[in-house]
Amino acid sequence: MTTPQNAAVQHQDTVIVVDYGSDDAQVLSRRIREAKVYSEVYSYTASADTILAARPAALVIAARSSAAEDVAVVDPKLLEADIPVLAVGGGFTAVSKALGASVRQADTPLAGTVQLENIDDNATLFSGQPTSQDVAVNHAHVVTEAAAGFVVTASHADMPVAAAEDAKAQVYGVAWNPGTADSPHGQSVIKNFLFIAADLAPDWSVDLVIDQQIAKIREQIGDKRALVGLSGGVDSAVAAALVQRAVGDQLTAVYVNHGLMRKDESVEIERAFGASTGGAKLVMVDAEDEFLSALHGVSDPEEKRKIIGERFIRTFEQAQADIVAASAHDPDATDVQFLVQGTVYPDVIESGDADGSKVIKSHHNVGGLPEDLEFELVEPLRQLFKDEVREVGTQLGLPDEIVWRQPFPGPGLGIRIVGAISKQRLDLLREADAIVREELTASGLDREIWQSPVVLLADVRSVGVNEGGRTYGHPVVLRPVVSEDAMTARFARIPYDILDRISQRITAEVDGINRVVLDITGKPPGTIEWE
Ligand SMILES: Nc1ncnc2c1ncn2[C@@H]1O[C@H](COP(=O)(O)OP(=O)(O)OP(=O)(O)O)[C@@H](O)[C@H]1O
Repeated sequence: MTTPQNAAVQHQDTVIVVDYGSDDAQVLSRRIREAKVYSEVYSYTASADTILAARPAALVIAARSSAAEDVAVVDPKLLEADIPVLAVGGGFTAVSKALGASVRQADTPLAGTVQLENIDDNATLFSGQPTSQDVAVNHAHVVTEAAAGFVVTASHADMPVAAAEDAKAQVYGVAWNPGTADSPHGQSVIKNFLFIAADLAPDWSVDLVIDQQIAKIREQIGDKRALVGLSGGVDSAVAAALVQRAVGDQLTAVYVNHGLMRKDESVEIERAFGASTGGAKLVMVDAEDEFLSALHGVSDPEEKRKIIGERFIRTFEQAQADIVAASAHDPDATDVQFLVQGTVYPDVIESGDADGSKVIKSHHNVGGLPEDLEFELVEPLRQLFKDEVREVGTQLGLPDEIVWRQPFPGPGLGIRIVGAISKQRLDLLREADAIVREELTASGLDREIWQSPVVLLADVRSVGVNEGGRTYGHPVVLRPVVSEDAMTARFARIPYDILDRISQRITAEVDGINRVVLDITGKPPGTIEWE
């Protein structure tokens, strides 16, 4: 039998979110899982046959609706398969049109929050909810007359049919996105669909994933050995902890200290990972000197990344060769055949692999591992969203400092120094960065802030005064951002008194930095990192 691409257990009830180019599919899938029903995202480019062959227990249809494009065309096969369907946002217009409703372009595209006043609380989706609700809309087409068989369950001056359902055909729809916090009753709409309309049971959980993955990893690895590159980040640490739980000492973790990490980070990683996994095999490779001499005098960001990437590969290969050589005379030693990667579900969706329509490739990002390593990949987090990865990490006993660590780029501080990299410049940046982290942690802002790079403008100097004397030092830029997924970001609104403390401490405590500036650019147009 065919099962959804990532479903760990056959016959597990899976709700497939079919995405016609909307921005909402991932968030909807996450919300469904929050309601304890397993969910996956398939692109509309997968055929209706492929989607139905995965035997979804229900479908959610999301679509983009823009004035520049026609309404998305939904394959009627999906609507006639005797599977409950929830159509949301632009997906509601698309499904309505496919079923014969009258649809036209809105006079002006609807975007933002709309207040609905006459929601029918007898309707399946709105049972137990207020008749007046704020909802988040973003579409350029409206349904003016529902398709035959549908009951209109909400309407609005700008959206004549704002929600409708046909219980007999098992098709339910809302013209808004119930997945966002801007639709305060959205989760309740989703739950009513799952538990009343589709009659599913809330029986999926992250605990289940841990047990399933451990069994799966044991089966995959057998008696062979596996390696994992530990970056200090949450994904590789959780993947490593899961595999270590499954196969114990058959896994060796390799951590490369490239000298571009933050203050005390290498020792913290060694301590935190070692202690929380009950002593997983961990090889610490100190390659600081090699990295710094390879980077000597290089200031072009692309060149820096390239050098760091290549050196990383070489170092990792050497570590692998050393591990194999160390057991050359052990008759019981098995092949080092597997490489563990912390690929997470958004990576899978974004690389187009989610519906199995593409050949599965290894996941490469910054600090990516060699492409030609002759390994089979073990990717135990492939089905998990980031917040679920964190939950797995916590359940496996990893400490908060790993589980809640802010994203940190593979090339580390190497791309947070604008200009050439040297040990002395790295030390300056490390001190400033440590102060920022300390102050943000002390003020309880860690979890609100997605990431807070500190950037050293190493080739820039500015005049300052200190204790009556003139200084000529470097500026640092603070770049705190809030984000959901790093695709877009806003600068974090850090209270002035905290910024003031950070600025005073850096200029007083870090000799060589005499100016602190704040980056208030959003993404877009800026990126989070400077290089
Ligand atoms: N310093 C390092 N030592 C060993 N392995 C590393 C190191 N840096 C990166 N890696 C490996 O390369 C992979 C990709 O690196 P990258 O920094 O892009 O990770 P990521 O996708 O953000 O995941 P993570 O949350 O694990 O950092 C990591 O998951 C890890 O396996």
